[in-house]
Amino acid sequence: MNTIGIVLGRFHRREVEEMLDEARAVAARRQIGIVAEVWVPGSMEKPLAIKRLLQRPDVGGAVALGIIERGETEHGNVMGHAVIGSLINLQLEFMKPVGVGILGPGINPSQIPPRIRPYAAAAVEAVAEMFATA
Ligand SMILES: Nc1c(NC[C@H](O)[C@H](O)[C@H](O)CO)[nH]c(=O)[nH]c1=O
Ligand SMILES: CC(=O)[C@@H](O)COP(=O)(O)O
Repeated sequence: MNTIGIVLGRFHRREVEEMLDEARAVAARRQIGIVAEVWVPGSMEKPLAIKRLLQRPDVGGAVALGIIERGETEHGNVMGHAVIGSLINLQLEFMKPVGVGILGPGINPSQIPPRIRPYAAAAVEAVAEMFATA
């Protein structure tokens, strides 16, 4: 069975718990085992948590779930670029798929609800497809 670890951002805990619910459902449908669910303070901490998971021989891939909201400064945009770039680089470093289910950066509160489940599902589906095409 293919396996994944999921890293979750606590900065938007309630919404990310719903994302996790969707990710669990899609993983079950795609017969992917979830061997770890790791909560971190926010998106800045996701690359390190993902790398720790990818180093594990029992982890075939990973999923990152969270939200980068719109603030008054460019902090979110800078974070989004850095974090997503790091996650892509980790895929290539370990040759293991990483599904990125991070809303934003710069997302407004009204834009979040309709994206919660679709982004979580797409992240797991992407890893499932990358497993299948490996
Ligand atoms: N504003 C958001 C954050 N900020 C927190 C950072 O991710 C990080 O935990 C902090 O800078 C300490 O290192 N995180 C999100 O995931 N989403 C946000 O909108
Ligand atoms: C995405 C964020 O980090 C955000 O909460 C920061 O808000 P601000 O840009 O107003 O400092």
